[in-house]
Amino acid sequence: MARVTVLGSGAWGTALARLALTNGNQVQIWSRRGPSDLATAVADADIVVSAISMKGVAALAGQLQAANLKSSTILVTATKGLDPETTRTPSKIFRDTFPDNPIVVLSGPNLSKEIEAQLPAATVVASTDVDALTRVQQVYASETFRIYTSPDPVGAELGGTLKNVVAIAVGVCDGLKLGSNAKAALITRAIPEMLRVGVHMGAQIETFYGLSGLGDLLATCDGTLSRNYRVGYGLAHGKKLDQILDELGSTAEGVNTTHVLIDMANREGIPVPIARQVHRLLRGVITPQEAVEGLMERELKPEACDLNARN
Ligand SMILES: NC(=O)C1=CN([C@@H]2O[C@H](COP(=O)(O)OP(=O)(O)OC[C@H]3O[C@@H](n4cnc5c(N)ncnc54)[C@H](OP(=O)(O)O)[C@@H]3O)[C@@H](O)[C@H]2O)C=CC1
Ligand SMILES: O=C(CO)COP(=O)(O)O
Repeated sequence: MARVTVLGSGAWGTALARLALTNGNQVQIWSRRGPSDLATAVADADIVVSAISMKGVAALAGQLQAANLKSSTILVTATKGLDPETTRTPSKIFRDTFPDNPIVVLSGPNLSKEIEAQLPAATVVASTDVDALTRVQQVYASETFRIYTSPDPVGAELGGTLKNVVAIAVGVCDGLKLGSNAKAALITRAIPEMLRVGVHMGAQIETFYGLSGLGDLLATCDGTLSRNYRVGYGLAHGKKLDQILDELGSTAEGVNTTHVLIDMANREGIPVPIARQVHRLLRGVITPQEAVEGLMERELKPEACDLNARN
């Protein structure tokens, strides 16, 4: 049994709290709008699980620091995004803020509605701290939630983060009714793009072929349970981005991730053609049809690609 505090009472925080509770752990949820103050909520926790949107992570890390989080507390991050100011992943933000705490990433094909319905699912917990990995695995593993471990936290969270950009593109593809061939090509060609960014940011390539990479890419590109997919689908139907996000009423991290990713790709010369079309589409400078043309009309090239290629 562990004392677990989940930060964030959105769809994913609630599901992660319920999973830990069902396994017999002592669980509380903290939310910025809730009655409990952060310092009290984390004071006795063995494990703090952060499941808030990316836009709040850097500030939350600062608040946790001010709350004097114990150095033995395991920090688990379940957010899938990149910091707009620094391009850091959440685990990097927590690592920089809490150099002595064990940091664990939890990421996988985990659409919260299916988890809440107790359908079978698997995920990855990733850390360089083996004891922390074992502890988090024990807290979450159940008959319906299978937990694998990985030594590559950055790779695990980048898989979950970058696939959101692809899910927007696939939503456009389905919204335009471009067919199964187009969708397969899009998802497959997104993989080297994700790998290039991953390698640049220090991830291990094999992690992208596991649950937190390919697994999450497939789950999120499968259809309307994904909010990022719904963003693309709505754009293909001529809706404005603001209207789509209003209707979603919850987080679609792929929008922010696309902007951060393109800033980084421009700075570092990383070729990301699919993300680039998504970026233009999100900014409203091209139509969905023009995004498709932009991808199809590029120069012809071999399939095998250099993961260290620069523009
Ligand atoms: N839902 C899913 O299936 C999965 C989601 N994720 C990831 O988990 C993260 C959260 O997603 P999800 O729960 O679905 O999103 P929701 O939109 O349902 O909830 C977002 C949560 O983040 C909180 N939040 C937002 N901004 C801040 C801030 N500035 N400071 C503190 N808290 C903040 C919200 O608080 P408030 O309610 O007060 O606004 C809310 O609790 C995302 O990165 C997502 O990609 C990962 C796997 C699965
Ligand atoms: O990350 C997720 C599933 O693993 C959730 O995807 P969406 O944020 O697109 O709904």
